[in-house]
Amino acid sequence: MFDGDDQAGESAPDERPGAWFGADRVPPRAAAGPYAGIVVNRPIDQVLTYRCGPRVAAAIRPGQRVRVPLGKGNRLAVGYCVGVEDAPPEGLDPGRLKEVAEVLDPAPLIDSRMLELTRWMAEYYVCSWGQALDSAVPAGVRNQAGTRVGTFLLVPEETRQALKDQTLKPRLSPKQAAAMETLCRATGPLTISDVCRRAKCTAAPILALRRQGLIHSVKRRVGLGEAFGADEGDGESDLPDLARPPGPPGGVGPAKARLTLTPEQDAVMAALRPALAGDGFAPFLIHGVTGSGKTEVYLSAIEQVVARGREAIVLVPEISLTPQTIRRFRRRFDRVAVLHSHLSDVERHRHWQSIAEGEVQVVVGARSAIFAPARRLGLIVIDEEHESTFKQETVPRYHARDVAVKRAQLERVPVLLGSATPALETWRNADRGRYVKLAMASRVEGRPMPAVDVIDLRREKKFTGGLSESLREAVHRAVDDGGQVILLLNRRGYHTFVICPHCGDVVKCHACDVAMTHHKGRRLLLCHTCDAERPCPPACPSCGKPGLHYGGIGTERLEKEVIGAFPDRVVRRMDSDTMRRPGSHEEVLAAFKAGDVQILLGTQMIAKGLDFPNVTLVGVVNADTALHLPDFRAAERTFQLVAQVAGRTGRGDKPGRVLVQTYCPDAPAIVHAVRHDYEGFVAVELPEREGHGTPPFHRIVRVIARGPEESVVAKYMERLGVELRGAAEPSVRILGPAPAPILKIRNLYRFHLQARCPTARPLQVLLRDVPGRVPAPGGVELAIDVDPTSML
Ligand SMILES: Nc1ncnc2c1ncn2[C@@H]1O[C@H](COP(=O)(O)OP(=O)(O)OP(=O)(O)O)[C@@H](O)[C@H]1O
Ligand SMILES: [Zn+2]
Repeated sequence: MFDGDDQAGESAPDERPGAWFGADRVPPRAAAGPYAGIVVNRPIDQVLTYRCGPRVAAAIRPGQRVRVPLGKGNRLAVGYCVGVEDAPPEGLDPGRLKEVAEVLDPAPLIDSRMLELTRWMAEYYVCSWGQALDSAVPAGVRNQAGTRVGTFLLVPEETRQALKDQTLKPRLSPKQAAAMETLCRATGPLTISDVCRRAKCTAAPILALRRQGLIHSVKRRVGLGEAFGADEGDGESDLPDLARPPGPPGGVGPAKARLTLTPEQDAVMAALRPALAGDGFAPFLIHGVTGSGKTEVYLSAIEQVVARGREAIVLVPEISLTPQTIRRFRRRFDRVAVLHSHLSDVERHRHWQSIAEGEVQVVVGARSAIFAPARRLGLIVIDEEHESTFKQETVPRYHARDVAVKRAQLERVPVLLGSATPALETWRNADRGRYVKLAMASRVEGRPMPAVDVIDLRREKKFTGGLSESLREAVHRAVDDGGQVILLLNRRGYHTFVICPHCGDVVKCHACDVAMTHHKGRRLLLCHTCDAERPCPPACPSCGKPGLHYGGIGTERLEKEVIGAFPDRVVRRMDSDTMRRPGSHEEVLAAFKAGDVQILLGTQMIAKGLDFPNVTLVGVVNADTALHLPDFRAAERTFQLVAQVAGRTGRGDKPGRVLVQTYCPDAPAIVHAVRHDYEGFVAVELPEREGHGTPPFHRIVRVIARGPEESVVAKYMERLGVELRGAAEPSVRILGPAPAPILKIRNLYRFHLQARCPTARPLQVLLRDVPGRVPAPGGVELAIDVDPTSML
């Protein structure tokens, strides 16, 4: 609802809310109006109505940004125009309406379909339309990064005519004539200094021409490849991630990169083809085991739509934006835009522009790429659709997969959701016939799935570090045979906790209710929640006695152990501590691919998407890290992680093997991951979920309040809980409020409650209505999370 915005509820009587639903209609303008519907990036629920003066009226269109006076103080705020009408919405007195101050964009930033998509987001995720719009348009586009306002010279038509008639030339000095000629020849706008440089003159003759009215100057915003005097080509910059310069639309890349499809891939393509050739919404779930060749299917599908002159958007988890993935797309298509998180604002703006201008065939990117302004969209693909990184954890808290399905519906195009371990929500949607389910049950070229064995840590004697004896031996054998090894441990740091043996207290972050992790190399204790650091204390912070005990194992400690056990092998660690520098991720993967690294260990970063044929062993050092979290998806996450990392082996000619260390060998998530049995897991997990009233059977909206005073937050949530219970339909169940599993983060105390219902609508209506009636005390913030993925 609001995230640190102190302007909440500021709307004054004069910005009138009204019914603005004709976003894509631009009616003819009458003298009295027009009236614009404006939304702002604030938690203001409604579309506000403003009058347009003649200058604004001439320029304003839906999808443009404007500056409007807001609130009692009439402070200017940036908003989006979502509609223009001749008459104000019924019941509003035109005389009392404020005026739009200024139109900011020369052309609409977003088209009517994006307006519709963001309006849906606002309703679905219980935020304001302006907040949804602001997240859809990258900051680099909003602030027009890479462009600048300059004063440019223009040659009016009369002057050009006079030059043609030869009446003017004799009246000009040689310098003036040279300047004039430069200006007339230029294909783009020139500044005074451009002309000086090219005509090799000073500013004086140019200013003289302007004084005589022979040339005019105008202020304009330029940049982003709009060349400053395009005839000389300066000011031009290439698109860093657009592989090749634009060619004619419709062309596809070299066919040599294409593989002959396996029978299973062929069958999937046959099922997709009518949808790819059609003009309708068609959602598919491609459930293909790891290494079954899903990416090859995406590429073939994209080829079909690109051949029709359409564009495709491919969403992948950020971590999968590896050179390996990108190369596969670039080999097949001429014009690929890659939207990753390291882009500068200027690069992002440039990509947006070239996508909007139809210069791009395929957009590959993480979550926010779903808003790419492709105008002739033909297909959306979501790879690893089960990944929780598709969910945004700030307002608007959207899930890119679900926004993708909505966008596909609005634009009437097919959408492919692909995974070896689909989210249970997706699986159930497919079961209920909302998505067409297509299966690929075997790996390409008849490769077997790797054999998976469990190591029951309860029976391992003398087990102190990360590797049991059996796992250590298996690593030995694998590297001795010339294979490579991946070791997964989903915890970073050296020791994972520090405890006092006298009083039993765990050393916690000062600001968070979280145990600190020992990072030995940096000689620090770190909070993984707020990134606070502090030196290792000499004595227990609670009781003051010395002799703190350091325990638990993270990747840093595992690395030390592995290097000790395999001194003549090259070992590399991949986690967010070692991969801080942009490009370090690629570097390690390239070394691993080249065979220069024999053992790669790390967090979930190494569990996904990698395709290295020489990996013959995967070791899961501790399969239980996520199993006991207070989260209804704990089992699902564990299953996914083990199944995905197991999928990294046996992808070449050599067979692969997986060893899973666990204290819970009988947990269904582990039992079924070991058997590569997704449906077996689902058969156990779904009834559990149904019994507990959790997704995919019930929808959840999580409401979290946080504030500096624990009792104030608690009391507020009690009141909100009472109000919600009073207003809820019978089908809605309210659970809580209760302290959140992590009670304190960054010195803010957190309480939450859940609203559950078999369908989402009653929850959304309830949460849009009620919180406004229970004003939050000062300093307390409320967050509404629809379909939450984090429960902590
Ligand atoms: N038709 C084919 N013929 C030969 N090799 C293929 C074919 N299709 C895919 N491959 C190869 O098989 C390997 C696995 O394919 P791909 O990466 O597409 O699988 P995936 O299902 O996306 O895997 P994961 O879900 O595990 O990431 C790749 O090396 C790919 O080049
Ligand atoms: Zn902290």
